Amino acid sequence: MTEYPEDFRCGYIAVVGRPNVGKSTLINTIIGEKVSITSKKPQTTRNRVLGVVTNDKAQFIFVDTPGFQTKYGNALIRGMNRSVRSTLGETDAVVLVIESSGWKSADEKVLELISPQAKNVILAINKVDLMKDRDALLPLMAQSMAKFPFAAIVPVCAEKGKQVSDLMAEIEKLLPENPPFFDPDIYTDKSPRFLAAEIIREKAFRLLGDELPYGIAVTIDKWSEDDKRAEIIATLIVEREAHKGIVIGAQGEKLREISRLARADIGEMLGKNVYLEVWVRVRKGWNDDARALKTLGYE
Ligand SMILES: Nc1nc2c(ncn2[C@@H]2O[C@H](COP(=O)(O)OP(=O)(O)OP(=O)(O)O)[C@@H](O)[C@H]2O)c(=O)[nH]1
Repeated sequence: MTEYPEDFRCGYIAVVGRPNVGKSTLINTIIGEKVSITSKKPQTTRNRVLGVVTNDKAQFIFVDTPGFQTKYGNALIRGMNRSVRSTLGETDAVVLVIESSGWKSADEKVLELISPQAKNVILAINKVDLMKDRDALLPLMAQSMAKFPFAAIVPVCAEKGKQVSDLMAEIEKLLPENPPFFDPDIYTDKSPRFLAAEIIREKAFRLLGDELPYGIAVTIDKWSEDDKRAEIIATLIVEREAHKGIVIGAQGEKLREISRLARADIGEMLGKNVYLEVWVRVRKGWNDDARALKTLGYE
């Protein structure tokens, strides 16, 4: 990987909003078709990486928040909304999208899913091209600010990509200082291997995020599959000896849980049974070592 500056930022971003406000359009405009990852049943996996954008100063990792549903009020959906709430709690920035025509009750419901204390929520007012009266924008922004202490409010036109760079600049401010978690050369790869590595990394991050401040890398060391079954051996690579114990957990409990969750998601993605073995290895300073990053390739 190319050099990155000391104050490089990297973090996770969720784009949320009621149906039809233009979330997919916005995400596609930002990340481009080439990196959007699709899976057979996306709604069953939380926090899947949709795409990664890297510039000179930051890496933006957009994650999915499936189950962000306000249409139906049944118990299942309520349960999913709870999980969405925890997903949002784990992201560094949340972009709430509404339409320029103003707040609807469904938008309010989405806002209710966000913690009122959150300081990392940006409001994107989309479809400004449809506004007949641009002067209505200021009152709408003031009204929005009265509803929630948004970190920023950015009017955009997702379809034409207008002011999307302003939105990115606001998101960037919310991302923590981190080295890039993804090699920009690798994330465009949509191979099952890459996705499997990402699933494992995501599970580790989910279970250990608070304890491990820096990224964890994953290598796929063995991959063999036939029609019915895949056999995968993977390694979680941590930076310090002390981190190894954290990842493994008491009696191996954390690592087992990471493997169990990852195996289920990989199985679902591939549509076959998966045998998954996950090992942990210490690789000092892997974040700084260009050569190491190359061999962490997911090809
Ligand atoms: N005029 C205009 N239309 C837009 C803009 N952005 C999105 N749209 C349109 O709005 C509609 C909904 O866009 P989507 O991106 O599918 O919305 P979504 O929020 O992902 O919808 P769900 O998948 O149902 O949650 C589509 O017809 C888009 O073409 C915009 O900036 N201006």
